[in-house]
Amino acid sequence: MIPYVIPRDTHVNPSGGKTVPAPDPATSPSDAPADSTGPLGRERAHLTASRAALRAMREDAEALDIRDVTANWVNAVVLGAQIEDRIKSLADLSHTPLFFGRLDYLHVVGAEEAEGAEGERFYIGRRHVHDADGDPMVIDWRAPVSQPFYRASKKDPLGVGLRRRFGYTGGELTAYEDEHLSDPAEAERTSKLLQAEIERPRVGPMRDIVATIQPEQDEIVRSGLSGSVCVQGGPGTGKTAVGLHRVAYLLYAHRDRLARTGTLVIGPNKSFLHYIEQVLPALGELEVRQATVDDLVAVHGEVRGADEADAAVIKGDARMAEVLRRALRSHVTAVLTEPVMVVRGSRRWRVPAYELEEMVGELLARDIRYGAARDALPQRIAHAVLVRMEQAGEAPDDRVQDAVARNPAVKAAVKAIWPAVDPAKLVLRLLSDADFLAEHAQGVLSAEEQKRILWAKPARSVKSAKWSAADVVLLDEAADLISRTHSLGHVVLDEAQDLSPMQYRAVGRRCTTGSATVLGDLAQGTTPWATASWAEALRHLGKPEAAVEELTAGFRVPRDVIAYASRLLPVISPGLAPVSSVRESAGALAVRQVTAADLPGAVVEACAEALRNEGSTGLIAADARIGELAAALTAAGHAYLSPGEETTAESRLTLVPASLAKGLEYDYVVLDEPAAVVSGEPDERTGLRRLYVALTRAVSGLAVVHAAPLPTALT
Ligand SMILES: Nc1ncnc2c1ncn2[C@@H]1O[C@H](COP(=O)(O)OP(=O)(O)OP(=O)(O)O)[C@@H](O)[C@H]1O
Repeated sequence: MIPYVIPRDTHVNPSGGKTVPAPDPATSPSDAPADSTGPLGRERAHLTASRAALRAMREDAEALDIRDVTANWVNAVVLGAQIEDRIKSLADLSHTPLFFGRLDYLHVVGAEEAEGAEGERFYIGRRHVHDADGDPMVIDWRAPVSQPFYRASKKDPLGVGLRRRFGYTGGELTAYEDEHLSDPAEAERTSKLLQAEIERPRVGPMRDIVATIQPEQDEIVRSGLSGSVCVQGGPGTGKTAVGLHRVAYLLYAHRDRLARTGTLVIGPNKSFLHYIEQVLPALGELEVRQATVDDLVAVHGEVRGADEADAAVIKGDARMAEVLRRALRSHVTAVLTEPVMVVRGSRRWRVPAYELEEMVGELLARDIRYGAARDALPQRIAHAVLVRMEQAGEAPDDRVQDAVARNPAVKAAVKAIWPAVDPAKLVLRLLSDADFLAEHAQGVLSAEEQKRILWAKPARSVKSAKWSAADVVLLDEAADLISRTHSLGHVVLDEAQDLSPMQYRAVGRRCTTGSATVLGDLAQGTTPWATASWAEALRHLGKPEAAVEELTAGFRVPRDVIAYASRLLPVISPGLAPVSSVRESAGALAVRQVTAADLPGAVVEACAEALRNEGSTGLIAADARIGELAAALTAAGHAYLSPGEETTAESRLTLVPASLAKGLEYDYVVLDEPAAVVSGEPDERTGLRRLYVALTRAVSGLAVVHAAPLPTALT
């Protein structure tokens, strides 16, 4: 914090006294005042000083001698690793500016407003930096004092006189832009630096948006750890960005708790995870696990088979949870005829069948896992024996109870009454044994539905079973019925609209004691089991109380392109409002029809045209057409990447199967044959949704090249 005095009714400004007009952020380095006495010069001097302070912090960390403070080598190793992490986190990365904003508060934060009171100045950056006296030079963007940088407005300045945004060119501070929030005469205008940031070409992995988080996004980012949030937002509204910044925020605000319980980001596929994996490390968070839903459940079995869409829909239906529950509990023998006889020394102790029945009935009635109940039963039986011993005048202690619980007669009884069940064997039997399935699916699944999920060729063993992705989710449910799945502190679920109810349950049990951030767009649901409403999805996830927020400002897709894609909305998701683009440029939109014979050539030509611009180009096509287009690109001498491979200044063209386009973005998109994208899906609505996803990946321009007629919804 840097104290300074603000005379009343005077604009806060760095030159002390006079109002400095906000220079055009487009100021080039050569135009900028180079001397250190001008405002830009002073800001640069603060940057230099902050860099030096960061270097000193790093040197301090490197110089730490832990020999005297560690009692043993384990302590030394743990502490050493922590220091290593700290040193890493104190690196001054040349391509990420140390601060991107400044707030001049009118008064000392937290103090009463008073005439001539001292104000406070804070520089806002990705991490905290302090000087040798411990005074802050740069404040972490997640700290409470930084919040007005994102939220303050003319209407509600939150005590801030001046908000300054900094512009950088190649790591150099080259421009700044001021808003005098308490000056009623100053007109409100869109930040040029925000516009420049949005327009920046998209080469390489996803970037953080920490300098330009918008107020409605910030509200989601900073919402508390205890509550779950669900965000509905059209393409490019920043859902993924918001989810990742929320993780970074929660880790800052609840570091200890989340370090213990863990955080997880779930995305739709590996290429998407690869695309987003740099964002959290750039924000200084290295410990967050990222996985697909398939990864989460993969411990139970390898996916080597596939389902027809209708079978997968039934297997993904929440009713399967009830079928599994019933099938599992059918292993328990609730009606008993034999007593348990425990021999100890010369005495025999008998627990009669009716008493065992009571114990079993009570355990079944309690909401505990099958395995936990199975572990509790021997202790219950042993306790009944102990009561009898006491009645007979003995004085047994806890050790006797443990010994009785381990008695072979008790073990044999438990094995017979409450046998151990292997989750994989249970699912295997349900999918292979029509009678077993019928017994437990009665009244839950129709006879037709049962027939659809039974394997045509039943596997003979768990090892030889060709599990489908939906089967492995059933294994996960079965495993959780037997023993509780470990819950994390926070889970972010991206592209959530595509999950089946059983998949929501699988994610939900990984945050039963924690909270969730659910991100998605109902119009982009492209699985046959995609959710119809967030209320339903949240119920399956076990978070029915989560608040549903909506983001409507689009940061990716330009106006003309989003308007074109939004023609599909009334068909694919009636009731959803189109995204309103915040981009200044309307975007380049071209729709070209050619003959079938000319199609590959025309597509290659469109790619070549797109590549004449700066930034990345994505050629999106129906999965079935990828081979043909790959050959056409190669024949024309165009090298290309696959989704998930990082675009660089040298390799800027990616060939993207429509099924992997979700969540990704390219400066220019060439879309091949929309009709093929639609017909590549099992039904028309899913096909049109897939097309909507493909049409909304472009940042600057979209060229649609087709031979077959376009889907009518688009024309
Ligand atoms: N406040 C912001 N400032 C600058 N850029 C932003 C902002 N919000 C989002 N963006 C950018 O907009 C683009 C789209 O964001 P993101 O991928 O998070 O959107 P999404 O809603 O997840 O899209 P989709 O539904 O297509 O997956 C990204 O490049 C992101 O960096």
